[in-house]
Amino acid sequence: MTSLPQTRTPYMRATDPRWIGCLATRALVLEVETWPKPGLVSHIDTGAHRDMDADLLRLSARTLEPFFVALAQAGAADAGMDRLRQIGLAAERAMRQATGGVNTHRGAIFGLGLLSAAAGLATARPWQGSLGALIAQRWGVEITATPQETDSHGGVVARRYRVGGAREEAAAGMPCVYDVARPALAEGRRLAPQDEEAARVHACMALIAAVDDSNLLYRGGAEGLAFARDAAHGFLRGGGVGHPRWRWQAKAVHQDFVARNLSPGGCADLLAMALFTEMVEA
Ligand SMILES: CC(C)(COP(=O)(O)OP(=O)(O)OC[C@H]1O[C@@H](n2cnc3c(N)ncnc32)[C@H](O)[C@@H]1O)[C@@H](O)C(=O)NCCC(=O)NCCS
Ligand SMILES: Nc1ncnc2c1ncn2[C@@H]1O[C@H](COP(=O)(O)OP(=O)(O)OP(=O)(O)O)[C@@H](O)[C@H]1O
Repeated sequence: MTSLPQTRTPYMRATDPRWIGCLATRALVLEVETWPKPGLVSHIDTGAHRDMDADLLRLSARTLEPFFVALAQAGAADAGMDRLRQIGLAAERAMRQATGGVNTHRGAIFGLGLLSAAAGLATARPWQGSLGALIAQRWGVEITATPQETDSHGGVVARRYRVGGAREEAAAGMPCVYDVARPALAEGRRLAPQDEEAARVHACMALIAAVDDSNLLYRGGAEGLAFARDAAHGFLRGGGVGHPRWRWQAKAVHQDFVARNLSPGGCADLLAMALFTEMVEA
């Protein structure tokens, strides 16, 4: 194990693992409390999902908090990927037990879990970069070296369409969080001041327009992904949340996704991750 200098970085807002875990859960709850998100579950409706609703996602988010705390502690102790994976798998089991077997947050456990671990590590090592860059530097090689699961939905899609999904995103330092979602949150706030939900919808649309989301590919194939991207681009080209009737336009996109049974679960995870990094990074 590498020995780390015990300097506290002024760069991090959250340095207590319990607070880091609390913010990870808070980010998941904020993501749920966002409407309209095309095809996704929110406090208003269940989108293109028949097996989950907002209450189940909130329960799942609360269930995961101690695991995010454990991941932050493991990160602070400079744990390797094997240890993080052990905690991540225990979190997946707890999620399925709490939800009666529903996959509410598998992708989110992975992405927010790694960000929580990086937030922990950043309290133990001098680090001025982003949490995503720290993931890439500390665990990127190990993430890439882990074999892709063959029977998961992401695994099926990875083989068929040659896309990297959640693992590639993490190993590369979460570019969609920092280059897509964070700037879109800022733009959303400029376009619709005083409306945080609008900023989250804007970022969700920007993510859908940019991400190779394995959930969209699994449910709708290449055609479904292309449809989703075009629809999100159309919303943004029309002014996004700067348009006076933005909520109706976003609702129409949402309804089109539901009609086609499309749901960008990876983009929902990335939105929660962007919100988490905003809360944790200075
Ligand atoms: C890598 C994971 C996500 C497995 O993913 P896989 O691609 O095999 O498929 P699966 O369909 O189960 O989940 C993929 C999920 O990732 C999310 N996602 C989809 N596309 C993307 C994308 N482009 N970018 C980011 N996330 C995405 C979605 O939520 C999707 O549901 C992960 O569950 C895993 O390996 N878990 C084991 C535990 C572990 O290693 N944990 C690490 C520490 S927390
Ligand atoms: N608000 C949300 N609504 C829907 N999915 C979400 C939401 N937030 C996050 N997700 C992510 O979406 C994934 C679940 O999507 P989905 O149910 O399409 O996947 P699946 O279980 O692989 O497939 P299916 O249910 O089609 O058999 C989870 O991994 C979760 O992390």
